[in-house]
Amino acid sequence: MAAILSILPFGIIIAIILIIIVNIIRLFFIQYRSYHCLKTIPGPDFHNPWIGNLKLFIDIICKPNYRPSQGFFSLLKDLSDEYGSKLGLCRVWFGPFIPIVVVTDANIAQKILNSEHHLDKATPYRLVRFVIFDGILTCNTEKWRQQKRELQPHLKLKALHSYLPNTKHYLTILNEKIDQCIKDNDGKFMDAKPVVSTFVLDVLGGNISVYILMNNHIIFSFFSKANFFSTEFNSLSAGFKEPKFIERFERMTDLSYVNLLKPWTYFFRYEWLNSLLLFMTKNMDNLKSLFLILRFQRSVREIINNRLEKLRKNKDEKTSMMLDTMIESRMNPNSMKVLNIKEIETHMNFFIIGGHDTTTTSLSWTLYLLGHHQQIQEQLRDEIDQYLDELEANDESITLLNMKRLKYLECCILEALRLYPSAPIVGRRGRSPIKLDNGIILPTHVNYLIIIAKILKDPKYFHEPNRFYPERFLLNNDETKNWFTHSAYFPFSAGIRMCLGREYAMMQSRMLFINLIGNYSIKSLDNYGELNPTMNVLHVPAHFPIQFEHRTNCKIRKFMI
Ligand code: HEM
Repeated sequence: MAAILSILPFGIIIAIILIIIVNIIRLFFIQYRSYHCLKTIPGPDFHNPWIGNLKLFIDIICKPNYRPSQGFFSLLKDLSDEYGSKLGLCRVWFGPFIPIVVVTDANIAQKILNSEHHLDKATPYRLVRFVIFDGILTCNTEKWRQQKRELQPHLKLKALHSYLPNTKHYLTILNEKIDQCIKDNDGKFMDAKPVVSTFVLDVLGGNISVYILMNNHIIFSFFSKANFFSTEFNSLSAGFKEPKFIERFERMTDLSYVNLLKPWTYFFRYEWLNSLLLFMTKNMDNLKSLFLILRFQRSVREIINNRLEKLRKNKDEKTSMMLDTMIESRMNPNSMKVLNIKEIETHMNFFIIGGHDTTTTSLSWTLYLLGHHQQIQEQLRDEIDQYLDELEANDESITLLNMKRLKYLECCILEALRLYPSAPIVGRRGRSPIKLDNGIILPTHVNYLIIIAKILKDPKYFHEPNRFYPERFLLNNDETKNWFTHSAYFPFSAGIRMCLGREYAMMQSRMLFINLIGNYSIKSLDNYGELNPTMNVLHVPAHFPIQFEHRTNCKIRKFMI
C-alpha cells in the first residue's frame, strides 16, 4: 500500500504528460487534415498552417485609430471580393488553430445553415460571452437546445399579443416627444438613432416585465426599476437620451476583437478575465466600460432577486411576462426545469442586448430610406390610411393579425433589411465534413463565416442590388423566383438556429412605422448615399439628421390607446 502511495504522484504526472502529448498529436492531425482539404480553396498564401495568415489580422489590429472589429469584417469582405467570386467561398488560415471559410454563395450558405452537424457557433462568438454570457446566441448545440426551449415561448405569437399594449404605451410617449420637438425645434433632430433606440429599449424592458398597466401608466417595468447607472429611465421620458451602457457595449464588443488574436483565449475560458486583461492594457476609459458592463449585469441580478423575493411573499402578483414566468419555475415544484438565477440573468441579458441592437439598426435604416424616398413614403402612407379606415369601419383595433395586411409596409422593412442587414455575418463550426455540389469537401472543425450582407446584394439574385426598391418583394417574375428558389434572402439567418425574435422584431417595426407614417411626414436631412454604413458584429445603426412634420387629418392616435 505504502509503495503504491509513494509512486502515485509520479503516476499522475506521467498521466498528465501523456494526456498533453495525445492532445497535441490530435491537434496536429486535425490541423494537417484541414490544411490538406482547404488547399484547394482559393485564399491568401501562407507558409505553414501554424501561423497561417495571422499577420494579415495583426496588421489590421495594430493600425493606429482603427476599429478592430470593423477592420476584421472589412478584411473578410475584401478577401471574399478577391478570392471568393469563382466558387462563392474562400479560405483564410487564421492560425494557429482556426481555419476560416468565408462563404458568399447562397446555396453553400443554406447547405451549412441547414445542416444538423453545423449548429455550433464559430469560435469568434466566444469573444462576446463576457457581455452576454454563454447564452442562446453563442452557446454550443447541447446547451442551445435547452435554452431554446426556455426562451421560445416568450417570443411566440401568444406572448407577442400580450406585448402590444406596452408597445402602444411607448408609442404614445414617443409621439409626445416628437410633438414637443415640432413645437420647439421645427421637428428637427440632429440624430435619428436615439429616437429609435430609446423606444426599442423601453419596449423591450416593458415586455420583459410590465405587470401593471393602470390608467395607461406602466407601474413596473424592468428599466424603470433598474435605474441603470443613474441614467433616468424610462429612456423616452429622459428625452431620447440613450443610457450609457448602450454606447459602452458597442465599444467593448468592438475592442474584444483584439482577443481573437490571442491563441490562449481559445483554451482559457474565463472570458471576463481575458477581457479584464485586454481592457486594462488598452486604456483606463476601456476599463471603465468594463466596470459599467459589470454594474449593468449586477443590476440585472438585483432586479431578478428582488422580484423573486416579492413573488415568494405574494404569489398572486405573478404575471405572464417573461421575468415572472422564469422566476416562477423556481417556485413551482412541478416545473420541468428549474432555472437558476444565472440562467435567468443570461436570458435577460441576451433579450436586452440582442433584441435592442438588431432592431434599432433595422428601424433606423428603414427610417433613413423612407426619409429619402418621398414617393415610397407616400405610397406607404396611402396603404396605412386605407388600413386605418378599414379598422375604423369595422370597429377593430390594431392587432398582430390585421397588421399583416400591410403588405407594402412589410416590403419596405424587408427591403431595408436587405440593404442593411442588422446581422451582416453569421458563423458556424462544423462537427462533420460537408460535401459541396462541386465536389469540394470541407473538413470537420472548420469555422464558417457567412457574409449575409454580400449575398443579399448579389446581382445574380437581386436586380439593381443597391436600389431601395420595396416592390421587388411583390413581383412574381424570374428574378423573384431565382432568389426564392435559392433562398438568397435570409437576413434572419436560416435553418433551425435562425433568429427566434423575427416575429417580435417585425411586430415592433410594423407598430413603429404605422405610428410614424400615420402621424408625420418624415424627411432625412442629409445627402442620400453619403452615409457610409460600417460593418461590425452588427451593422452600425444609421446616424442622420431628420425632420418630422405633422400630417393633417391623421387617424392613427385613437388606435394607440
Ligand atoms: C431586425 C431585427 C433582427 C434581426 C435582423 C435578427 C437577426 C438574427 C440573426 C441573423 C440571427 C442568427 C445569428 C447567428 O446565427 O449567429 C439571430 C439570432 C437570434 N435572434 Fe435575432 N434578429 C433580430 C431581432 C431579434 C430580437 C428583437 C430578438 C429577441 C428579442 C431576437 C432573438 C434572437 C435569438 C434568441 C437568436 C438565437 C437563435 C438561436 O440560436 O437559436 N432577434 N437573429
